[in-house]
Amino acid sequence: MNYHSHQDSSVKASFSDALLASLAPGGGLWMPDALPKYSPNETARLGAMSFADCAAELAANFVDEKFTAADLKNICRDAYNFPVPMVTLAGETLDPALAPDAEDFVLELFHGPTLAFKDFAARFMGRAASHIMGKTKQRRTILVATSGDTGGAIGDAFLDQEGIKVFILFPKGGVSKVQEQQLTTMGNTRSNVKAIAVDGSFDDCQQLVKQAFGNNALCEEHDLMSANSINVGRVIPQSFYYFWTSLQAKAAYPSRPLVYAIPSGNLGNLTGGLIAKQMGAPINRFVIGNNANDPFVDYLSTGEYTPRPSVPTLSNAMDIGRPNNFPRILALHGEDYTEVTKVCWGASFSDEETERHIRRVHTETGYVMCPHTAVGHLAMEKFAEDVSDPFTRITVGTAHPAKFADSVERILHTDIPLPEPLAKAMRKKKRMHVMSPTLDALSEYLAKHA
Ligand SMILES: N[C@@H](CCOP(=O)(O)O)C(=O)O
Repeated sequence: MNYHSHQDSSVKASFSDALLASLAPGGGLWMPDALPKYSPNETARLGAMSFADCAAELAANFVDEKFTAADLKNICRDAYNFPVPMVTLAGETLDPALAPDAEDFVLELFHGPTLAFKDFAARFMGRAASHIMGKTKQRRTILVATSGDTGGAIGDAFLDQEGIKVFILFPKGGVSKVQEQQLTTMGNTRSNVKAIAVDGSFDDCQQLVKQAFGNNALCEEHDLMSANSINVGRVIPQSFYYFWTSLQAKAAYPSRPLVYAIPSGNLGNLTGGLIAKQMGAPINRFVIGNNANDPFVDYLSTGEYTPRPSVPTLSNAMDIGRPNNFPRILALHGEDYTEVTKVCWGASFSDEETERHIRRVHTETGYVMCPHTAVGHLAMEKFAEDVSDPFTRITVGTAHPAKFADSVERILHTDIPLPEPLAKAMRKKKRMHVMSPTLDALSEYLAKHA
């Protein structure tokens, strides 16, 4: 598979080069030249595999000759050593024998080490990068902007990796207490992962990373690499779980259409889903949930795309005013608004509505949702209002509620026990550099620490 820049299809790269370069020359996003298309027979074979083995088979379509099938199997089996459950709010698993009428599932993508869906892509990317760099003594400096979850997953995936330094840029005061603790306590004082609290919003962090990539001297001096979803090596693995879980859901409830609801910010997760659908995953529609930062939902209803400064909300990981993957979504649909709306439907929700939903779901079922998952679930409920026939609903559970314990405990008036990885992070001393959102400040810091 080769990749081309979304700005100029004559600018090409292999998977390995696209992953390490992160952005195409001129700042374009790498796009796969063509997507593989699986027939129903082939999808049935993939659906019968474990998630890790299915991911390895899918990955084989996207890489280059540096990877053998055995390499990919090892990478995926090592990366995906945690469950990928789909459960009803009452706790039933996806099993038509046990729950014949169940329609409403949460796909819990938060059972990896940092308790967010980002682990799926970060762990594949970390292992793939290490495989590409091999024993070549290459070095890379990763810059990753985070509104809460990506930074932790990337830090964890690249922790102690030879030749790699990771700088996590997060908005000071703009992530949850638990997320901040997680981001600022990776490894020890000599760790290759460092946290930078930027005096600004997530958009400022993302802008700073892009400015750094636009600066040739800085790129060359530090061998910069991005681990955000602007990197195609982050987006491709985000298609694997849509592909595999849709096959499980369809096998369980074959006669019903299948709809996924995705709480969305930078739109990398949706891009993964759209890629899976174009590869033949049996998904009928995507429902997009936004918080008050809703340029994509606005685009879906008006056809006008207007990025804007982000505002802080309860679902902070989605506080993004200029979603990075918008151009990829357009490119996947021939730059045609009507084609996008055939596949995507969206709605946005205020913090009050999100809080009320978390409370209602908990009172009615006992299920505790993180604020992001709640936005996705609200969007799914709204979408369902106009659908009369039964369909299987899968809301993507993006993060464990304990990552937002401060707000979820306040909303539910109940203790949210911290899973051990978070409890461990809470016991550690935070280390971070506080910085103004300027390229000069970043260059100065990199000069000392990269
Ligand atoms: N929501 C993200 C923001 C960065 O998004 P990415 O998918 O481009 O890495 C976060 O939690 O950090």
